[in-house]
Amino acid sequence: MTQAAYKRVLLKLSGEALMGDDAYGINRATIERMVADVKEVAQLGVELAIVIGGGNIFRGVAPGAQGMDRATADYMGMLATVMNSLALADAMRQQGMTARVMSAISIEQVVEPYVRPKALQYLEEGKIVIFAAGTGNPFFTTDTAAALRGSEIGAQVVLKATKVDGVYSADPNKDPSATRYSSISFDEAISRHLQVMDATAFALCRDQKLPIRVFSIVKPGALARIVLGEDEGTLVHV
Ligand SMILES: Nc1ncnc2c1ncn2[C@@H]1O[C@H](COP(=O)(O)OP(=O)(O)OP(=O)(O)O)[C@@H](O)[C@H]1O
Ligand SMILES: O=c1ccn([C@@H]2O[C@H](COP(=O)(O)O)[C@@H](O)[C@H]2O)c(=O)[nH]1
Repeated sequence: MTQAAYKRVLLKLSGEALMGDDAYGINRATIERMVADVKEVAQLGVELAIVIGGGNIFRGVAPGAQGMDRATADYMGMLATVMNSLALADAMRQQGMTARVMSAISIEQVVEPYVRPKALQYLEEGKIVIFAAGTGNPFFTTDTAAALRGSEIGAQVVLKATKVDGVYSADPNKDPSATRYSSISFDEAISRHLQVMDATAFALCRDQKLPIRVFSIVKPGALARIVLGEDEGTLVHV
């Protein structure tokens, strides 16, 4: 059997990437392909925890949220991640995997609450744990939730799966002359204000010495290549 480079990872899945080519929402073929990528890695025996963003749903409600109280809008964003988490867990079930959704916001009729020892138990049992509702607090992002949960569960790496294939000198969707880093330190990413992740997430991972690898979820086989130790995307390190 091929040997994985990591025992436990925190995978941050982009909510926006779930839209595929649609304007918002969840594209069926896209979620099935993402889950197939996750399955490939789970079959290597890697313990997998996942945080998923909410941009695909939040984008759809954003015009109506204009002028809203920030904290209220943020709670709506967190609820969007719960919807994505449920969809992801169900798509995993359909592909024969066992996933548990744990929410940072109490909605016990829908999903169980986040309890760290329980999450660790699920991971040790080989179940995939999906952390929903971000950090449970407004004014944060799911990237910060990934840094936080990754630190709490003792993940060896945070894998940020997004629509771009790494960290660039500027947003590659806005600046065609931007160049990709194969690796960059946390301090440099923060001081250069690189917007691929928020500074809170970078700072938390830096302080916990938890590396981040940013890669494209659209690129076939990228997740498996990273887990097998190949150099893919951008490594953000101490
Ligand atoms: N320096 C940069 N390098 C790479 N991408 C960048 C950079 N600056 C900005 N970006 C943008 O950041 C985006 C990825 O981060 P973003 O938080 O927006 O998405 P996500 O976390 O993947 O989505 P979601 O919030 O739905 O989970 C990229 O699509 C890219 O356009
Ligand atoms: O800890 C958190 C996480 C998220 N939010 C809100 O949810 C949306 C969607 O998350 P993304 O990371 O952008 O995908 C985010 O814009 C926040 O409004 C939050 O408040 N706290």
